[in-house]
Amino acid sequence: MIKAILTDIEGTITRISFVKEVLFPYAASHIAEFVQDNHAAPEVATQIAAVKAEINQPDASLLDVIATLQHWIATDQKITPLKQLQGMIWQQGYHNRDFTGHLYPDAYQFLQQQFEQGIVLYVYSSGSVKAQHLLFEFSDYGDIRSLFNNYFDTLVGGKKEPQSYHNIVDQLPFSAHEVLFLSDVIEELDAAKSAGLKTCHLVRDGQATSSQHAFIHDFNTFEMEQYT
Ligand SMILES: CSCCC(=O)C(=O)COP(=O)(O)O
Ligand SMILES: [Mg+2]
Repeated sequence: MIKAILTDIEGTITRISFVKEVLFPYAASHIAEFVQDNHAAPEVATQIAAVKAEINQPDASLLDVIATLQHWIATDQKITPLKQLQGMIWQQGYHNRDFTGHLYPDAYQFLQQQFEQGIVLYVYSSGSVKAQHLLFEFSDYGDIRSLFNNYFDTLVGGKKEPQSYHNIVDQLPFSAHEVLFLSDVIEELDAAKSAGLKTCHLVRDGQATSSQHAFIHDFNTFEMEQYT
């Protein structure tokens, strides 16, 4: 029996274009100024050091680091220091009301219904926990952070690695088979399934289907009985 849902964000409950056409360009246009202005702040300095370690260049200049981050944004790389810095930059955009956190209406309704039925909700996204909090605090539906019990990002590991799902389940009061993972990415679903989680593939906006996982096009046709 499913007792908890672990949901991806982009492509599952949030439109891909919100991330790719609003959030990523915002980070790309602010990252140079943000890193230059804040490089001495401890939380930023930690991420700059992590970028240098990732590219194996301990003596890289600040400009090299910024160029690397710009390249990672342009190529949508889910590398932890980039994701952590993006969260810090988006804070300004949400606070200025430059944008609100997009949620598909069916996803919002679904999350609310599951919460009301006692299903415990968790989030697992490549976006940092800070970025997740911001999206839900400044969502199209207001502050909905209270729907979620906990949030996970790439600090537990990459989303295509089975070990990441073991790491998450180890922190939950549930067994893997009691947790349903929702995602639009087949490799993430494969990884979760091999860690023992139940899976549901969100096939939105004409993306490819998969034979390995139950799939739905939106939450209007979701049936919990399918996963018990
Ligand atoms: C928390 S919103 C930003 C999402 C993001 O940065 C990203 O890379 C999307 O990853 P996801 O795992 O949600 O598909
Ligand atoms: Mg996704």
